[in-house]
Amino acid sequence: MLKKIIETKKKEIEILELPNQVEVTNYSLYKALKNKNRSVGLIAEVKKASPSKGVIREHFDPVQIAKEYEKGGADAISVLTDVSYFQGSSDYLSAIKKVVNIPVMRKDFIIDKKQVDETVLIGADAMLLIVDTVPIKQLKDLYDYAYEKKLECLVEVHSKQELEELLNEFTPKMIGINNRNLKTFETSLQQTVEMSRMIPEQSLFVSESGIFTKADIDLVQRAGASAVLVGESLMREENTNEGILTLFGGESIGSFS
Ligand SMILES: O=P(O)(O)OC[C@@H](O)[C@@H](O)c1c[nH]c2ccccc12
Repeated sequence: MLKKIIETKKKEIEILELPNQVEVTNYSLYKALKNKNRSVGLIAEVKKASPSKGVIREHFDPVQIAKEYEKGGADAISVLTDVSYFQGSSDYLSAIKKVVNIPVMRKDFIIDKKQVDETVLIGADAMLLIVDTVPIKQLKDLYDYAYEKKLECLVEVHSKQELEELLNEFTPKMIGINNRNLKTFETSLQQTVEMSRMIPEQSLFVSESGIFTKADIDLVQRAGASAVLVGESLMREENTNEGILTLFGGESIGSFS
C-alpha cells in the first residue's frame, strides 16, 4: 500500500503548484508535548477516511472538529492533507490553523523538498516524515531542510529495523512509533512497548494509531510515551469532548512536563 501511495505522490508532485503564504502564528509541537496538559500528551487527528477503514466520519466539518479538540484539551492537532487515499486537504489545515491556538501538524507523505515548502506556505507548525518512504539520507535532508524553515518534524517508524536504521543516521527530536502494520493494517500496542526501549533519552516519543481506551493510554505511558496520536476513536465519537474525557479516564487538564 505504501508503495502505491508513494507512486501517486510522485505524480502529484510533478504538477504541484505552490500556494501563497497563509499568515499565521506558529506554535512549537515539541514545546506543547513537553508541557502537555495531561500525564500523556494528546495529538488529536482530523481524519475523514483511511485506506484500511474507508469513511470514518460521514458528517465531516474539519474546522469544527479541530475547535472541539482544542476545547477538549488536546495538546496539538494532526490534519490529514492527502487527498487520494485519506480524503484530506491542505485547505483543511490552513482553515484549522487560522482558528486554533495549538500546534497543527501536517499528516501526509512528504518525499520532496517542494512539499516541505508547501507545508510552510499552508501554515503548518510541524509535519510527519515516514522512514521507508525515501532512502534514509534523503529523509535526513528533508528533516534538516524543514528545521531550516522552522518547521518541526515527527519522524515515524514501524519496526525495530526502521528505528535502528534511523538512529544510525540521526537522532530526531520527536519520534513516532506507529502501532499499525502497513502491510496487514492491524494495530498492536506491543509495537510501542517493544520499540520504546530503543528510543534515545533525548528524543520525545509518540505512540501512534490503534489507541481506543484508557487502558491503552496507560500501557503506552508505562512504556514511556510522551504523547499519543489518536484519530479513529475520537472521529467516531459524536461528542468529541466526551470522547477525550473517556479516553483519559476523566483526567482533567493540568500542566505536566
Ligand atoms: O486512527 P488511528 O488508529 O487512531 O491512527 C491515527 C494515526 O496514527 C494514523 O492516522 C497514522 C499514523 N501514521 C500515518 C501516516 C499516514 C497516514 C495516517 C497515519
